Amino acid sequence: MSQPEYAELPAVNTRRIAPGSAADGSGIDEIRGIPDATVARLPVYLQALGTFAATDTETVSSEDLAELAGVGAAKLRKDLSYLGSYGTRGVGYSVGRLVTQISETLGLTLDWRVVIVGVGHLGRALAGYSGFASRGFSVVGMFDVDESVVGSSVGGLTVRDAAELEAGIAEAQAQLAVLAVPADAAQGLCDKLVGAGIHGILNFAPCVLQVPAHVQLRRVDLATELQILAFHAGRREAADLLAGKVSS
Ligand SMILES: NC(=O)c1ccc[n+]([C@@H]2O[C@H](COP(=O)([O-])OP(=O)(O)OC[C@H]3O[C@@H](n4cnc5c(N)ncnc54)[C@H](O)[C@@H]3O)[C@@H](O)[C@H]2O)c1
Repeated sequence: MSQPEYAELPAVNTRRIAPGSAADGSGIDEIRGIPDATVARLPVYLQALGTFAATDTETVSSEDLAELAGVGAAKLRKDLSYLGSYGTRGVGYSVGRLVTQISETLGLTLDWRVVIVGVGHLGRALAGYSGFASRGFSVVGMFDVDESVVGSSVGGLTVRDAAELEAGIAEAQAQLAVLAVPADAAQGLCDKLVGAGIHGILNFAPCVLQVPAHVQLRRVDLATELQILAFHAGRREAADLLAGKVSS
């Protein structure tokens, strides 16, 4: 008889949380006690689960899912336990159920309304990214100060003057914002976004922003990601070199 690896617990409630939690990106989500590091890995699990779902795979082992997600199986099981999701020995996890649980935990089953501030190279690219809509994010407003950009159509929306930011957010009932402006404009705009009731800000500008504790702030910095990659690649090269010297 197959024995449950862990007790099957009822699914956690579905109160929404933002993808990040503490404003500095560390700590534990205050609503459900999920560590930030776990929350950050959930989208990766979701993406990996999508691969299994695409081939109509109904159940997946923690080992297979962990391998595709690039983490250890023990870490994956621990992460999923925060969601009340426990695999069954010899069976694994239900792909469909796990997709639902992770989506609910990340708030992806809700319709998130997003404004993009700064419609330059990055803002335009983000506006045209189809992955937003498929994951429950609708771009409902775009704002810029450049006269040659204001009034133009991007991604099916007319770019508005940034002077209308607060009014535009209220009209569109946006909850989230993406900042894709130069660093020197970012804090002032960030303050306006907060004043307009935005709950979460994704900042691409290369600067540190201050927000009140109730606002979630995430910063994306591709250069930092490359530096981390370079660090690990460098260590690997050094280790290979050392191994070569030792064996020769
Ligand atoms: N985090 C990352 O990995 C990453 C990658 C690329 C670019 N960036 C940063 O993202 C930002 C945008 O980059 P980009 O290449 O799109 O630049 P860009 O110059 O093409 O676009 C910036 C846009 O912001 C607008 N803008 C300036 N001040 C504004 C204000 N007060 N209100 C509204 N709009 C305003 C400009 O008119 C312009 O359209 C820059 O800060 C850049 O350094 C970050």
